[in-house]
Amino acid sequence: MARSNMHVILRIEIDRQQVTFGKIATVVSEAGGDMVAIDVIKEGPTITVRDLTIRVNDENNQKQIVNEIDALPGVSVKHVSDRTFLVHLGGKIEIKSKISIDNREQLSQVYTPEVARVSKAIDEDPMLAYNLTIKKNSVAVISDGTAVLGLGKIKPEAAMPVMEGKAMLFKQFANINAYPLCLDSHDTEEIIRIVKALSPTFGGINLEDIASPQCFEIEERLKKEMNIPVFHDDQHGTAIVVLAGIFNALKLTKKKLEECKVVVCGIGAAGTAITKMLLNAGARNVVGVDRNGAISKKETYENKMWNWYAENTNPFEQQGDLSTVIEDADIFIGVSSAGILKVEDVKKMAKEPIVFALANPNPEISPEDASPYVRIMATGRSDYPNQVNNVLCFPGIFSGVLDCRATSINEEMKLAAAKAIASTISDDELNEEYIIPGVFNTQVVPKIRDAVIQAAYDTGVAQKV
Ligand SMILES: NC(=O)C1=CN([C@@H]2O[C@H](COP(=O)(O)OP(=O)(O)OC[C@H]3O[C@@H](n4cnc5c(N)ncnc54)[C@H](O)[C@@H]3O)[C@@H](O)[C@H]2O)C=CC1
Ligand SMILES: CC(=O)C(=O)O
Ligand SMILES: [Mg+2]
Repeated sequence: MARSNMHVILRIEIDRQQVTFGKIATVVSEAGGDMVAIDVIKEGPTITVRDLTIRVNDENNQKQIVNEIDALPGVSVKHVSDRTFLVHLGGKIEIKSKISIDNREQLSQVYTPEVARVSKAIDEDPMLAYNLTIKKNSVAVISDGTAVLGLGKIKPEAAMPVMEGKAMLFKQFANINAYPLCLDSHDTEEIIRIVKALSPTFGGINLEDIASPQCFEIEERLKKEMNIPVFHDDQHGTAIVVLAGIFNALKLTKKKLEECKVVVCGIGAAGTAITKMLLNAGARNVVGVDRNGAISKKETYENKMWNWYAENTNPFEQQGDLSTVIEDADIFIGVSSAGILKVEDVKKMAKEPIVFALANPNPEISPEDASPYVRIMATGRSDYPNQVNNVLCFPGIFSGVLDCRATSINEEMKLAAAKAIASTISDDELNEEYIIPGVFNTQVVPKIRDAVIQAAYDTGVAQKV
């Protein structure tokens, strides 16, 4: 695995008569920590207080280092704080006013009584909400906490840091106001009712980390019953970025998608949407694998989506587990869970294999293990090359749909977004470690936005004239 980015800050009190700082540094280093900063907090004749910032490998390593330092004679650990937790203190986002209220006139304009005239105007023509409220540039990021990253089902409160993070990405990359809304409900009908009731406030709905198969019904129903775009990011955002990466990876291996065998592992929200986009882009031999093995027409499933999947994939009706169906695959796409693809499996793939191991936070196989045997390797993580992550898509796609007031996001718009992402890498730049642009590439959002707006007009879903 790549070097950890986990840092801990220890406030320690040192009695210089009993211990040297060098001794403390040795303990840290011998335990595998990396001391990256030292701040002197208080200096006395014998007692000194310092903050040590230490990069640790993981939570166990952190505990070990804290215990070993605390056990040194003359050292007392006063406080332990984690840099990542510090970043989350008080939440990561806030709402700010665009104008300040400094006198009575301003007060009566932004609030009562003058605001009533604006409300009456919108009441007569609700489309004015796009001009006179935040709706035009606002997206709700809605989760019920049932499939958060690779953590699975967690409490809605616990999903908030992830949704706040998504909101930050919307703001930073596309200047969109995104509101994290975590719902204390797992009832499909109730979630649909709540989201519909929220629609007057927002220009678009980004569903996030809602488990399959409920996510399919929730999104389908909302799309039918609402006139603002609804986008389940884990399905479509992921699928768009995967397709962009596959387009560029295939340019390097000089294989045609139509002729490739693609194994998708984890037929949940992301896996289903990835498969649909691959099929629409021309793939003919996609085999989906979940916990009980390959999905095939030979079986009937309780999960309705899997019955659709069985009908539309796996043309040779392969059965068996991942290790069996991976044989001769040109492409592996994992959106399941950590560590389930083995080196032996990768060795069975066709020549010049492409492996996208996208489970978060830990991939289906580590790049260190897979790289010697694959031509192209991608993960969902930011600490390796080729980060295939839906963050590359959702700011740009929402920027496009909000700008042209699209009523929905259709297949043409999604394909346009995938091609736009792929096109940010020129043929000269394209190489095994650069098949997908980085998150901070400033071309990505405008390219997606322009392509999506064009596709929205071409397909008649843009409302802005
Ligand atoms: N890199 C990226 O941009 C994204 C990555 N992901 C990651 O993909 C994974 C799945 O996400 P979702 O589709 O939203 O979740 P989901 O809960 O809808 O689907 C996960 C599917 O994987 C299957 N699965 C889990 N462990 C498995 C195993 N050992 N073998 C075979 N199948 C297995 C589950 O049965 C389920 O059908 C998560 O780790 C998530 O973090 C999801 C969305 C975006
Ligand atoms: C990236 C993302 O949305 C996920 O892992 O769920
Ligand atoms: Mg997600």
